[in-house]
Amino acid sequence: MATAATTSAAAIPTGGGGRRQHPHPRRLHRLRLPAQAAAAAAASSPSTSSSSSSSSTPAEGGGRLVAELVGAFNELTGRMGEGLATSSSSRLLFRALKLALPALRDGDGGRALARALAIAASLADLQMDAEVISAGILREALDAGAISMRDVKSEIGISTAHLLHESLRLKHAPSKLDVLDDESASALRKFCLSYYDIRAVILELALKLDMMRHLDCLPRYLQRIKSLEVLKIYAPLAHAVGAGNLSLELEDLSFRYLFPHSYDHIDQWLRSQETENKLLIDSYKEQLLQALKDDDELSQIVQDISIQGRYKSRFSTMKKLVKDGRKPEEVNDILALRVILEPRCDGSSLDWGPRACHRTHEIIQAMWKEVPGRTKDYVTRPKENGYQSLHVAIDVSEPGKMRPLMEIQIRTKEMHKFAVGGEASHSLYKGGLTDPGEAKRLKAIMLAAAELAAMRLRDLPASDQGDSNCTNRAFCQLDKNGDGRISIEELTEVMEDLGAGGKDAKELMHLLDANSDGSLSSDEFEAFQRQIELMRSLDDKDDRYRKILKEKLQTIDSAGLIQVYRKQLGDKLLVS
Ligand SMILES: Nc1nc2c(ncn2[C@@H]2O[C@H](COP(=O)(O)OP(=O)(O)OP(=O)(O)O)[C@@H](O)[C@H]2O)c(=O)[nH]1
Ligand SMILES: Nc1ncnc2c1ncn2[C@@H]1O[C@H](COP(=O)(O)OP(=O)(O)OP(=O)(O)O)[C@@H](O)[C@H]1O
Ligand SMILES: [Ca+2]
Ligand SMILES: [Ca+2]
Repeated sequence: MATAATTSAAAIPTGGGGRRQHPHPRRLHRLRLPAQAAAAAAASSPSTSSSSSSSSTPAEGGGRLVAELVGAFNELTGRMGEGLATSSSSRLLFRALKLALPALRDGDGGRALARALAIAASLADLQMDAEVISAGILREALDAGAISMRDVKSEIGISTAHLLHESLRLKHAPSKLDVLDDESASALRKFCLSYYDIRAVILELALKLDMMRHLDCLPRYLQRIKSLEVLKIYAPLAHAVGAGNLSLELEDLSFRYLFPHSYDHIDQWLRSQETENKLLIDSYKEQLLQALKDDDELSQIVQDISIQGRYKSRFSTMKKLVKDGRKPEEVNDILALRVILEPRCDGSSLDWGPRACHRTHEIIQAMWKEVPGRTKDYVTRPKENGYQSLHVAIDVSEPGKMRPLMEIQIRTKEMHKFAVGGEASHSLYKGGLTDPGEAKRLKAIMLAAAELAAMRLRDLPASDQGDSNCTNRAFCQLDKNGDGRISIEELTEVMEDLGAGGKDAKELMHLLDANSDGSLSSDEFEAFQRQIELMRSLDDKDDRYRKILKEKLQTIDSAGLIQVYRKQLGDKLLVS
């Protein structure tokens, strides 16, 4: 099924410039420098400004590249799910990083590499396979013309090239629309879901998320065009493919740029109580879980209980306000819990589900104040679309402390599955896909694509390069012959791939080879990895401080010191 969504190899264009052959090692912006290499570089190079590329030592350039490669590889494999970071996946990811790093290191003032790695991290967090993550890294280099599709085909593999080809076709899809009205946006969403490899759609979504997170750099009119596109097409698309959190972030970011004043209004209101309310949600969740587990009747009829909590998003709150002119404090699902019960199968044909839901309701009534008239029992009387769940609202205010109501949804695992993926699915309910047949087809495509990816990336037998029981993935990628040591030849090979020379490899070996036996043991390599980790964490802190400073400067700017003065002056004029 998914093969219908992919194209033949012959159709893949080889556009973009040819790959630079071993570019001269130059300084990498944002590159994390291992401490020893940093010390060596500092000793030999008095200038540390980023424009001093010509004064950087070979060890600095080469050492930094290997450090960046290993650091990025470790971070991404760490974020990937246990089952996903297999040895063939590791090899693929390592090759993609090796191809992309030298191509991206100087692009867009150093931003290109950071962007590629951020996109890869989002894809790893979404539990995408190594092929999608690799395509995310390579897409940036392809867009910049630093590598070509032919490079991807020959150095990474045909299926990653296919995926990239799909994602490039998808990139241009919205520009085919003349008018971005609801109807054409919905048609485009359906088109994307039924025609393209679903993994290319997810890659596109991760790219959009990164774009939205950095929209400040664009002029105002472009911010609005991009936000509208994201709100109409990509956020619902993310919802439809089950990437709920990504969809919420895309919606909130678009909302912020499209309607800054209403966004600020809602944001301030939600933010003013966010920390307290999130703690409250956690505490109610714990109390309820304990009470349900302690109940004898419930224990007899259910085998598992789980509770999810959520604080409502900015955009979803805004929609409630405009729907019927409610005030924020009248939105009754700002604080929300959902109880999911798994009834026991005792061999009889009795369905314990409805009783379990009602017993849970009774326990809640005994614990907290239920708001009369707000209870909806879709368990006894399902909605027309088949949706089943029991909803109650409870009053969590305390004397002198008014709070929004808390919604609690109670359902069985089966009812939940139907609400998420069936004909009453949340995608249909909110995602703008109105045709149940479409949703079923989408699910089938997703499953088939995931199966194909798993087949391609399935671990080869243990004899394959002997790294199937490898404990340090990065070490195994560098130790090509699997003899348990990284030789100078192995280090030279990877450094040459990264664009640095053999001399750099010798100097790096000299720095890291603590017992001077001419090769790196796994212990010596682990010491190097610890230094990389340390430098990366320092770098992240730097980034965080830079961001806080930028936000502070912006607040002053947008609150407008001039406006503050003007208001004070205005007040004075009124008084006199
Ligand atoms: N997946 C799915 N969820 C639904 C459906 N209907 C309701 N829900 C969920 O239940 C919540 C509350 O729905 P109702 O109890 O019907 O309340 P309502 O009248 O829409 O309530 P408010 O508009 O929140 O005042 C919604 O916010 C959804 O989270 C449905 O058909 N499918
Ligand atoms: N009571 C709840 N407990 C836990 N999660 C919930 C609850 N209600 C909704 N969610 C989840 O929160 C996410 C965001 O949903 P959102 O608040 O935007 O919509 P909604 O509450 O389902 O619909 P509506 O805006 O119509 O009330 C979705 O994944 C949804 O399933
Ligand atoms: Ca709701
Ligand atoms: Ca070796």
